[in-house]
Amino acid sequence: MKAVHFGAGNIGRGFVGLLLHDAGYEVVFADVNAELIDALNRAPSYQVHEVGDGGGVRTVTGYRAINSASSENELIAEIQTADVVTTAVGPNILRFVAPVIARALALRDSGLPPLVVMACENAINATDLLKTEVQSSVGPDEWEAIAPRAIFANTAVDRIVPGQDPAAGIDVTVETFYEWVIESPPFGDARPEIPGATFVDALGPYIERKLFTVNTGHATAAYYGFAAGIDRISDALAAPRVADAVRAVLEETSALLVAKHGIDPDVQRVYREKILGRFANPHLPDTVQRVGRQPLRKLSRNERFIGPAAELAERGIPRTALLDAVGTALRFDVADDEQSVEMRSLLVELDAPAFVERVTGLAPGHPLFSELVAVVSTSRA
Ligand SMILES: NC(=O)C1=CN([C@@H]2O[C@H](COP(=O)(O)OP(=O)(O)OC[C@H]3O[C@@H](n4cnc5c(N)ncnc54)[C@H](O)[C@@H]3O)[C@@H](O)[C@H]2O)C=CC1
Ligand SMILES: O=P(O)(O)OC[C@H]1O[C@](O)(CO)[C@@H](O)[C@@H]1O
Repeated sequence: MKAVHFGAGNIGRGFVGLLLHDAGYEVVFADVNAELIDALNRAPSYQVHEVGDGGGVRTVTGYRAINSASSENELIAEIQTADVVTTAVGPNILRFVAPVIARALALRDSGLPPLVVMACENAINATDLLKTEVQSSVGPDEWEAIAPRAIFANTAVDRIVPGQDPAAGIDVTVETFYEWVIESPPFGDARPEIPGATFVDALGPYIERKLFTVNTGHATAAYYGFAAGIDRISDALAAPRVADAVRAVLEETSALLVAKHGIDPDVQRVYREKILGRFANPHLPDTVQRVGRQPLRKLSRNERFIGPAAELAERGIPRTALLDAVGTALRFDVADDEQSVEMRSLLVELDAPAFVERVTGLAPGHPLFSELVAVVSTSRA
């Protein structure tokens, strides 16, 4: 079995690549980072250091790596005969990998089983987005021809993989916890064999619970930690002001998850507490800069703050803590984060309603709109 994985970064090496390797796949990493590709190809194996309770060291062997920027034809040939394609490149990058997948599907022998395509990104229905990008990279006739050659399945991925020490080379440090949830309906009776993954009939509740608990809470810790001048996420969680803010947003998103998906409040409370423990893991060298990265993506319409806050507003349920967290996110100011720099410019260039429309994608008639305008106005005062 062969899997081609786009993005040999933190999640690629420390999570998806590891689980595919453990499932018996030969993993072919594809990345635009030439140095990383060369380093992977030079080494016969790399290690994944799982830190925290029950930690240990795992070894990944039998992989190959291809520079997707300079060796596109080689990559297309690999995908043509692969069983699985996964991505962990960031939701905004999916449009760049889509044309390569389309070209490989066009060349794929129609006698082969369909190629399983799964985007492993922090976004709701990222694989649907990838599928749309694959479709729009070809004409309607070609899409009709290649669509039966692939199965697109949405997934939710959860494992904290912090920025890595450059001295570690290609080895990766990760938390011990992981969860990879995959929707099963697209597969019918022919699911891929991935023992580390969980297949579910309906992914919606899982991905929303993950994004609106793990990611909302983590990003809140990052933005409050940054505002308090704290560097490490575990230190941020130790500051009462930050921990209180995180707990408060998670109370609000939990109220939504309970109301919307019928999740048992006690089960959600246990899930929340476990996550707070994961954030506070002192063995994980994670920073507020990494976890807060790309604030414009995180403040967009269906993401971890505006997504739940908008639905809470629509249902008339409190969302004060989420609004406060948005206000704190607006203070994120990291010179080498392009979106942080752009956010700072937009805050100067646009008036508050225009900023809210542009960044959050909400229209003026939405019940959350005027509340966000007030938050932005305060942050500019
Ligand atoms: N790090 C984490 O704890 C988690 C990350 N995620 C998600 O996983 C995705 C990747 O995140 P990380 O691994 O942390 O980022 P990362 O920055 O460590 O890795 C991304 C990799 O993608 C590569 N890349 C960029 N453009 C590419 C292209 N056109 N073709 C091929 N490769 C390309 C980069 O060179 C980099 O090696 C994101 O969507 C993130 O939200 C999800 C759960 C946890
Ligand atoms: O690119 P993003 O969305 O910041 O992804 C990283 C996030 O995902 C997580 O791993 C949670 O699964 C956290 O480490 C972090 O908050």
